[in-house]
Amino acid sequence: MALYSREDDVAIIAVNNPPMNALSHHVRKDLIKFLKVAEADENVTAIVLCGDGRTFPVGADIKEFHKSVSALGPTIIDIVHALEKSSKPTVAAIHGSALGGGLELALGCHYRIAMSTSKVGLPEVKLGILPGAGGTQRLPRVIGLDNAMKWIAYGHHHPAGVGASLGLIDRIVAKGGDIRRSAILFARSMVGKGLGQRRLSNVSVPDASKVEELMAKHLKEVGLRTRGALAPVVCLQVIKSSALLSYKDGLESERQGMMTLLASSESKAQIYSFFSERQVSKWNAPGIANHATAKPMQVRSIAVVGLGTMGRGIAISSLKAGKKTYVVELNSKALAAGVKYIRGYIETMKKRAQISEEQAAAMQSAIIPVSSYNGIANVDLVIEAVFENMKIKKEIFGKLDKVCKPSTILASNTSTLDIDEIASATKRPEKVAGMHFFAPAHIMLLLENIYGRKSSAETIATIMDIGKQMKKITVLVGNCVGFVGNRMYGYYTTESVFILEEAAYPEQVDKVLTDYGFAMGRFQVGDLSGNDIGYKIRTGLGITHKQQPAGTPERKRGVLRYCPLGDFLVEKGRLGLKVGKGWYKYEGSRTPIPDPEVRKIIDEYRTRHHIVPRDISSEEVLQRMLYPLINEGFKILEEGIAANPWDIDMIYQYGYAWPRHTGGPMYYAFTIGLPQVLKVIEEHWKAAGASEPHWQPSTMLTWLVENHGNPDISQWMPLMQKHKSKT
Ligand SMILES: CC(C)(COP(=O)(O)OP(=O)(O)OC[C@H]1O[C@@H](n2cnc3c(N)ncnc32)[C@H](O)[C@@H]1OP(=O)(O)O)[C@@H](O)C(=O)NCCC(=O)NCCSC(=O)CC(=O)CCCCCCCCCCCCC(=O)O
Ligand SMILES: NC(=O)C1=CN([C@@H]2O[C@H](COP(=O)(O)OP(=O)(O)OC[C@H]3O[C@@H](n4cnc5c(N)ncnc54)[C@H](O)[C@@H]3O)[C@@H](O)[C@H]2O)C=CC1
Repeated sequence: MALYSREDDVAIIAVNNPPMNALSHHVRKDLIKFLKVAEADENVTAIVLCGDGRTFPVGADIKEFHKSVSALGPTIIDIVHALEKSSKPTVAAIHGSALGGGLELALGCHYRIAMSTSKVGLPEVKLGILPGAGGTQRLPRVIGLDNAMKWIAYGHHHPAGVGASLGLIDRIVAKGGDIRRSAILFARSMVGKGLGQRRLSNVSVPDASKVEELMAKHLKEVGLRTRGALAPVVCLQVIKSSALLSYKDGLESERQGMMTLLASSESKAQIYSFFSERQVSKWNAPGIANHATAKPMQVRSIAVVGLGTMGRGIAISSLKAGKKTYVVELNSKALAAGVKYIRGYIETMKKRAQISEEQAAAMQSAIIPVSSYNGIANVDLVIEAVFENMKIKKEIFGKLDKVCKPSTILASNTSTLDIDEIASATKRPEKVAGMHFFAPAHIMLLLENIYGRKSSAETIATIMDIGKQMKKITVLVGNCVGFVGNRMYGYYTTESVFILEEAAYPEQVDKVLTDYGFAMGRFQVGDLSGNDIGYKIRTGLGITHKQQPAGTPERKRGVLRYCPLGDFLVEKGRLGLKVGKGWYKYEGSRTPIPDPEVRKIIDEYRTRHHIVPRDISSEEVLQRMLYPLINEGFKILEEGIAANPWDIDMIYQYGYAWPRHTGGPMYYAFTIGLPQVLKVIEEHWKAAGASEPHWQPSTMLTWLVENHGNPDISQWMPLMQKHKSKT
């Protein structure tokens, strides 16, 4: 609802719809009603619009989208026009955030004042839509086309100070000031000043003459940054109309653009992503605990053991979260190198103004270098990040168990190893868990937390809470080889080399993936992270080309199909970007260049095995890359390793850069239709049989299709649970 009050001659209309003052239908009804009351009251000379509680309205009510109520009048644009038409000065008093429809309301007001700490923006593009309440037409009239294109096509939130420098905010109220009081005084001072040019629909776009040039520039940029997404392009096209058409016709163009986007699968996927991102924090470890009941332990200090690629990033994340951070290497040279890196990185963040001087100083003084486990006896949480080797990890956990106080939680950053086996090296398995960060750990937003068979409710709650304190998208999963992310990814890489064998070169496979929306294809990613990583894993499994006794068929490992092309590359020193050659060559830059030498390796291999390369469609490449991964996702759900499909989707969006506008692998399967996905998987399974077990259809997928066709993704788990409880 909204509340109406008077302070002498100024009417105050305050949106009151916790937690975020979203502009739900009942709020919109109140706003129009109270604007009429204020307009009719001759004792009112000015009107202040504000938000109660945490914030100014942050936009339309996203829960209403794709429901008929979202279009029910009064709409946000009706309110924008009522605010603008008012004969009395209307002032938006912004604290917290004014986003989306919230900022559009503020753009309907004649004036805007804001707390210095507040944020403003039109982030609708991140929901796969556009600012549909006049924002595409009104923002360019204030901050110019160039800025409006940037703001709307990327949807960032901007500090109010930036808004003020562009003329969007008329006055800034310093931190600690009273925004409502300031707005009342400001509104009163504007009475009788004339509102003509303050009504944005009356003014023209300042840099309209540059429209074609700006359009070309921004279309090129969004093409690169938000590959394959429709909304940024439609946003730009609609903003363009603000420079070419009348306000009224521009609004019609905005309405049509909105209709196109609302009907797209992209907006549904983005809205799903918005809620999924929040849903994952409501974790559940069946039979052990859930977010509502379990209480985290207070963690004041964290020790990071191993300061290689991962440990350094984890230590920086710990310092950023304000923790006293012990950094451990047994070898003094390695310790010094790790500490130097961490200290240098903090200074770089300071130079780039990503943190303040005080924060940098606090982080520097919270680093405690240690070269023996005894030095970390009293820490609250240890995160181990040493080599991926079970024997070494068990040894370390055994020692930590002896040294650390009984309440210390011991976590491993292993990317594949069995958490229960690691826990078995201690006498405190209830205090052991996995915290799988992604490289680089201080940049990547994903944290995949793993609970073991014996992890306690408190341990799980604590690692989830630490993820939140580190500002990570933290997803809880069960224990299995590779957990969720890497277990699924394994089949993506397996199938990719089979495609090379049969039909395509790396750049052709990668192009299909980047056209789909990935920033990089599978082979470019391989080169970036190092082809030796996969090679080490295959070596651990004893399956690389080099490890086979003479006479072993190159393309078989037991009954399983195998392709050694990745092994050949590593054995020829083509480790990837770090050495300037891998699946591609790199000539002094990070740009991958298709390499005739790689083609030669593939061609010779094909000739040796009498493989005649065939034409392959982009559709087949995409299906073969994505469907085995999706199939494995269903197996993971079936086994209870992930509690919900959106947990998997968030892991993929934030850990593997899966294009957000398709929702993630599981949501993408729903968009395609489960029957169609299953049909393709079954065809491959029939053709390949037991030699390619990743095509064996998941029982859950098969059951869902046979019994429910393509049920809504929110229903997959409830339907399965109901079915299981009956059988
Ligand atoms: C604001 C935030 C940055 C705060 O973050 P944080 O503090 O981290 O809190 P959260 O955990 O994110 O949020 C807490 C809680 O609030 C929920 N929530 C947040 N925002 C919204 C919202 N806008 N709606 C609903 N619920 C919201 C959130 O889910 C949490 O709850 P929980 O899930 O239960 O835990 C951050 O919250 C944030 O970024 N919020 C979103 C901001 C945003 O994206 N705003 C834009 C919204 S879209 C918009 O405004 C669209 C418009 O421009 C208006 C156009 C209206 C068009 C409607 C369709 C009409 C169809 C036209 C038909 C025409 C017919 C014809 O004429 O032909
Ligand atoms: N590199 C990556 O992309 C990712 C790696 N991981 C996992 O993180 C862990 C670490 O991997 P990286 O950082 O890549 O390895 P790394 O080889 O870069 O670093 C390992 C570090 O551990 C140190 N170390 C070894 N034994 C030690 C001991 N007993 N005590 C203290 N320090 C010791 C080494 O000196 C080295 O600095 C592995 O389990 C790996 O699987 C997880 C996610 C991503």
